[in-house]
Amino acid sequence: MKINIESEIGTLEGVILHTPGAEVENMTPKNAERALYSDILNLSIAQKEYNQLCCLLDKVTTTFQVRELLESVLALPKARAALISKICETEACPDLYDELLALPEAPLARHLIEGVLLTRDNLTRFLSEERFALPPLHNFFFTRDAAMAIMNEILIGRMAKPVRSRESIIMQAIFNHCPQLTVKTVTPLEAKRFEPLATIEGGDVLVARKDIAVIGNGSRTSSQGIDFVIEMLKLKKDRERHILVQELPHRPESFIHLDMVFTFLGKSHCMVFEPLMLKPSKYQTIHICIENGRVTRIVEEKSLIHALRALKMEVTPVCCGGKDSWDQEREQWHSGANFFALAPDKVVGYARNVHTMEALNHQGFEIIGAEEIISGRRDLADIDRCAIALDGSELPRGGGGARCMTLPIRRQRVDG
Ligand SMILES: NC(=[NH2+])NCCC[C@H](N)C(=O)O
Repeated sequence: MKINIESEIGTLEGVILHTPGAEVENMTPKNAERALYSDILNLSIAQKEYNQLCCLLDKVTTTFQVRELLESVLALPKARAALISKICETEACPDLYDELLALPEAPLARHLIEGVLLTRDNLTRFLSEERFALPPLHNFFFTRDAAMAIMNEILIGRMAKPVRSRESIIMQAIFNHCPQLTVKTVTPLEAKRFEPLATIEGGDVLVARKDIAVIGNGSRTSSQGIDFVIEMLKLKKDRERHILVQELPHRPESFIHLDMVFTFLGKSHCMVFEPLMLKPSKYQTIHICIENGRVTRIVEEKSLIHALRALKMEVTPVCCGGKDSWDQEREQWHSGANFFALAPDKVVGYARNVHTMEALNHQGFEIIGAEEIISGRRDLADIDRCAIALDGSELPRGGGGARCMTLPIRRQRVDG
C-alpha cells in the first residue's frame, strides 16, 4: 500500500491497529501512573471494546495489525538482528539479546510487545522491585502516537516518555522493512543536527490540508520537535506551507495531545474542548509560514479556529460535552473530543460521551451505534453525516479515544 495522508477526513483506505494484549493488564495501581494510565484496565473488556473498533474498520477499509507487520519484519534475519540489538541497547538489557534472537517470530513479537519477565538469577535481580527485564508496551494500542503519516512520508515519533520509546523503534522497523508498506521514514533521532529536546507524538500532529499541519505543543511535543517538522517542510519547495501551533496545558493529563481537545470532523466542522479552544487563555496559537526552504513569517493568531478560517478552512466548532462546563470537563476527560474520521462527516467516538453526541446531533450528525454498521443493517454510503458510537468503558481509562487508537496511512483526496 502506498502511504498518502493529505487530510484528517478523506475517505479512509488503510489504517494500522493494535489489538491490546496482556501488556495492558500487566501493571499494578502502584505503577499505573508510570505506565501513563489513569487506572488499571481489565483486558477482556478492553479487548471486546477494541474488537468493535476493529470490526467497524474492517467493514469500511483495509486494516493492518502491528503484531502481524512486526512478525513479517522479524522474519527478515538482518532486520530482526538490528531491531533486537537496538532495543537491547536503548533499554539497557544487553543480556536479553541472545535469548530474543533465538525465538521464532510469533513469540518474539509477543515478547517485544508484552515484555519479558525478569529472571532472578543474581543478587541484584533477586532484590529488584521490577517484574520485567523488558517492560510491557502498555500504550501500544494507541497506534496514533509512535508514527505519523504526513503526505507520502512517515514521521517516526520521538516519545516524550521513555516507557513508550520502544513503540517508535518497532514502528520504524515496520515502515522501513515491511514489503506491504515500503515508504520513506524520517525521525528527529536521525536529524542532521540531533536535538535532544525534540519530542513529537502523533496525537499532536493533524494534517489539516495538503499545505496545513496543525500541531500541539505541550507535554508530549516540544517546540524543538515542531522545529524538526519545520526543517522537514523546508525541504519541500513546491508550495507555501503552514504550521499552526496550538500550545497546550500540561495538566490535567487528559490534555496530553492536541487531539484530546481538537479534531476535524468534516470540511465544515471540527470538535473542540471549548474552554481551551474558544475562550481567551494564555495558551497561544502560532502561525508559521514556510516557502522556498525558509520560514517567511511567524506570528501569533487569535485562536486556532481564526487561523484556519484565514486559510479558508471554514470550520464550525462543535463543543465536546455540549454547553455545560461540568459536562465538558467530564467528557473531555474520557476522550470526548477525540474523533476519528472514516470519511468526511463520518466520524467515530465513544458512546459514553452523551452530551458530545447530542451536540453533534444538533449539527446534523446522525448518531449510529457501531453494531449497526458492523452487522450491515446500516451502510455508511447511505448516510450523509454521522457519528458512530463505540462502546468504551475500559479503553478510555488508558487515556485515549478513536483517533488515538488508529494510525491512518492512506486516505482519498478531499476535493475543493
Ligand atoms: N493520541 C492520543 N491522544 N493518545 C493518547 C495516549 C494515552 C497514553 N496513555 C499516553 O499517555 O501516552
